[in-house]
Amino acid sequence: MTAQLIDGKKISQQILQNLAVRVQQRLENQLRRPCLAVVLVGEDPASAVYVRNKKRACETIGFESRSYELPVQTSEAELLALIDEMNADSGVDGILVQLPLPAHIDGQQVLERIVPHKDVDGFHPYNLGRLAVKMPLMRPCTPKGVMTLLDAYQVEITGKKAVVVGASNIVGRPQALELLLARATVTVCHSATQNLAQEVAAADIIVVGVGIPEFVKGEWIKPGAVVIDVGINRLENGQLCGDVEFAVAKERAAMITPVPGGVGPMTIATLMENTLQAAEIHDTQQL
Ligand SMILES: Nc1nc(=O)c2c([nH]1)NC[C@@H]1CN(c3ccc(C(=O)N[C@@H](CCC(=O)O)C(=O)O)cc3)C=[N+]21
Ligand SMILES: [Mg+2]
Repeated sequence: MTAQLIDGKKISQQILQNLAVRVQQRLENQLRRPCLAVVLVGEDPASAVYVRNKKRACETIGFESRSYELPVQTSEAELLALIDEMNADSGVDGILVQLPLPAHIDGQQVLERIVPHKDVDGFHPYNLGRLAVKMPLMRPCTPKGVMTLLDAYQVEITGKKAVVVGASNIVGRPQALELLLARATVTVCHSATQNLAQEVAAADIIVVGVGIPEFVKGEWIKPGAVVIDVGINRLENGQLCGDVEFAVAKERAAMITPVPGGVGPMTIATLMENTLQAAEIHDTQQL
């Protein structure tokens, strides 16, 4: 059996087209274009590419975007002051501070400074807490994008055994909360997990986000499982590869996401969805 490929590129384009229509409807109704502010500190080349892609997505669908490219020596106080300004600016709907930040800046302090209704990444503890108590507001983009993909491919979640490999604040933990909200039986595996292979082998749905090329072996996958690979690793030869041993896994899985073209484009499309949601909150609250 060879798995069906889950086409994140295609689904993300459908989402963006839908958002573009909704922007036009806003304009017809005398509402503003949604505005996303993106902050990049320093000159990490990968971050610069991601930030450019986010700005391009904004242009494609008619969002306004503002970008702040700050020198690497920017102090935490300066960054916090910029966030205070954007929090207070009624022209800004969503604020995204690109991670990772330079080592001299406390990233958690910065994320917590963003007012929760402009936190389009969904990384503020308020938003993670809302998800934990089954009342999500802004939902972290990558895990929400994964749920959109599962829905688009009509993958049944309720009552299924889902295994999340990786317990990071931006992927694994919120992914586990999303799957739990959808009523899966959820297991979270991390670096202290014993018998990882056995845990993965029990899963109907596997989501992997650890940042290690081909960390999850194809042989571990239960035949017929659905495999979602959140990893994006650039190899020495310049190729991108995921956290799952794709060539082997695709011969066992029922469905699998490729890298690239799987979860990555969904993260950006979901960021745009969250920015429109933030604009809609601002419409009603006059914030
Ligand atoms: N505050 C913050 N929010 C983020 O959402 C955030 C971040 N910081 N820091 C970095 C990570 C990474 N990330 C990606 C988004 C899209 C692709 C993407 O579109 N990937 C393409 C390939 C892109 C390529 O060729 O490199 C794909 O998988 O097909 C990848 C990675 C968002 N991140
Ligand atoms: Mg991908």
